[in-house]
Amino acid sequence: MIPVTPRGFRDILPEEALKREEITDKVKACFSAHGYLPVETPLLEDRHSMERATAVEDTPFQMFDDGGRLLILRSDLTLPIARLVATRMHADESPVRLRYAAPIVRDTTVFMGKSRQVTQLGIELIGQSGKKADVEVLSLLAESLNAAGLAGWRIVCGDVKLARAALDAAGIYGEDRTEVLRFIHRSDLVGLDVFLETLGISENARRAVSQLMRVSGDAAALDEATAILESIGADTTGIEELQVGFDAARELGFSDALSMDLSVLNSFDYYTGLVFEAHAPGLSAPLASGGRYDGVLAQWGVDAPAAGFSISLDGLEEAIGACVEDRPLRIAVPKGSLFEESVNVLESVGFDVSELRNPGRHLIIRTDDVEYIIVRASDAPAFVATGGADCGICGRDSLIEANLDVVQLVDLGYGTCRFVVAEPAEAKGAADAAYARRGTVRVATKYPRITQRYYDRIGKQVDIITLHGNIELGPVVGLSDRIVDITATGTTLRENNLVIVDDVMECSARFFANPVRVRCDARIRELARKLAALEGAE
Ligand SMILES: Nc1ncnc2c1ncn2[C@@H]1O[C@H](COP(=O)(O)OP(=O)(O)OP(=O)(O)O)[C@@H](O)[C@H]1O
Ligand SMILES: O=P(O)(O)OC[C@H]1O[C@H](OP(=O)(O)OP(=O)(O)O)[C@H](O)[C@@H]1O
Repeated sequence: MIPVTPRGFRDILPEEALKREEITDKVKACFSAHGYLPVETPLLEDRHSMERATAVEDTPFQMFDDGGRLLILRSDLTLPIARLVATRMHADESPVRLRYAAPIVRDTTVFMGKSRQVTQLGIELIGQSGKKADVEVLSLLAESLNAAGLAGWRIVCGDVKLARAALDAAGIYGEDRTEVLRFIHRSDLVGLDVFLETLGISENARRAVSQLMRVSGDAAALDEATAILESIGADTTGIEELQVGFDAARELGFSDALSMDLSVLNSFDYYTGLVFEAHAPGLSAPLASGGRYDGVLAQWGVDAPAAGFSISLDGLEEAIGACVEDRPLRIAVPKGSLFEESVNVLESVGFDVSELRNPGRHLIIRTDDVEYIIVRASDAPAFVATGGADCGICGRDSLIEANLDVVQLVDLGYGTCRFVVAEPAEAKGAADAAYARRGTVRVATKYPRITQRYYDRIGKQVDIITLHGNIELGPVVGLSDRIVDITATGTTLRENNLVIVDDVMECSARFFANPVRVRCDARIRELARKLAALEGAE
């Protein structure tokens, strides 16, 4: 069948388009009332020009123009507007207030059945720094969500300065720092802890960085963050910026809707101070995001501070129409080999698991406080990332393979196994000889992403043959040179006469959550805290 629209794109018919127009008009009117002027930028940008400010990774579409220049379809509007202001306006003389309503196209990893094209409604305040500017941007976000007619929204703040100060004080620089930030951006707090263990830093510094990224809550959590920073003599400037945000929220009457979470650093690496996300009940991805990005215009030769945010019109539309009810916490519980221990840990933290232990053919088990959905371990990340469950449990391997946006909170310490590269004992050396001849190694696996990452790390080209079980057969019958697979007791390898050539990674069960729910629903953090306190968990 010939698709009606390109995959990931859709038409919007008049009835819906009218609704979107109505929402857009309300938000635009709100921006205009605060002196923001409209601006438009091209659909395409010169990749090289955008990369002056930040790494461009988030764009699935790029092309060459007739002059051989590499162009990208814009994946955000902040950078194009920063470029426009730096090259065409005079933000260093007086603040420039700009607004936009325009489509962008997103990366495939956030695709998951959603449209790749999103219309963003946003503002940029360029040429003004300090408390006044931060408050203007934050309160305008709150005001525009109200103006759109959305109820129950929340804003969650973080501050990039806090993470930077902690990393400075801990002495984490260079590649180690890049790696730490990568873990934080991927919301892999478990992986972060494991990586911190490998660094030659003091126990105190390691604990401070780890704990800081887990600070969340209302204004009272600022004291916790301050104490952590002071314990390693780190600069606390970012705390004042967050305090200003909380003070403004109190004055403007939205303090109940404001909280902080220091793992919110936003996905771009150009933010320099206060950062924030807005969430709406019923949505599984942030509705809006923004923050301060003071260094960006300097990349085009203009030294001007800047801050802004963008709201997803598609998100607003979905949230306004969503039917939201208070429901029990929904947990994705893996069936299979992780099931029994998962049920045990849930019981240990006080949940009623009597029916869950013997579910029969029921896939959902309801108690007063929780709803368990029973899923394949490898499907748990998809259920959680799309909001089908609030949080869940699965092995580290399933999280890597799914590669979805979830927050990894606790290493539960069970379901431990190793991922290894193995080959037939009698064919020792054959894979290396084949590699020398072909320039690539053939590997059978159920875990293509883990395998690719391993071969990227060791710098060898690999042809991956994805199987769904009995992987060990691959090299035995000549389908592949080697396998990458799980080994626990070693029995399967031994009985099939395979020997381990290298270790790929250690694996155990992890507790993880939807990135929006974890920031809006205190029950998830509370559950994470209890799970982390159990013996065996880390
Ligand atoms: N010996 C083992 N074999 C398989 N998985 C193990 C083993 N030890 C621990 N695990 C962990 O248990 C998880 C679930 O394994 P299980 O065998 O239940 O499911 P699966 O059949 O491998 O995968 P799925 O049904 O989700 O496709 C694995 O992803 C891994 O993290
Ligand atoms: O070291 P061992 O204790 O022998 O465990 C390792 C085996 O367990 C897993 O298979 P699983 O039972 O999940 O079946 P699969 O081959 O269908 O994935 C894995 O793929 C190995 O085959």
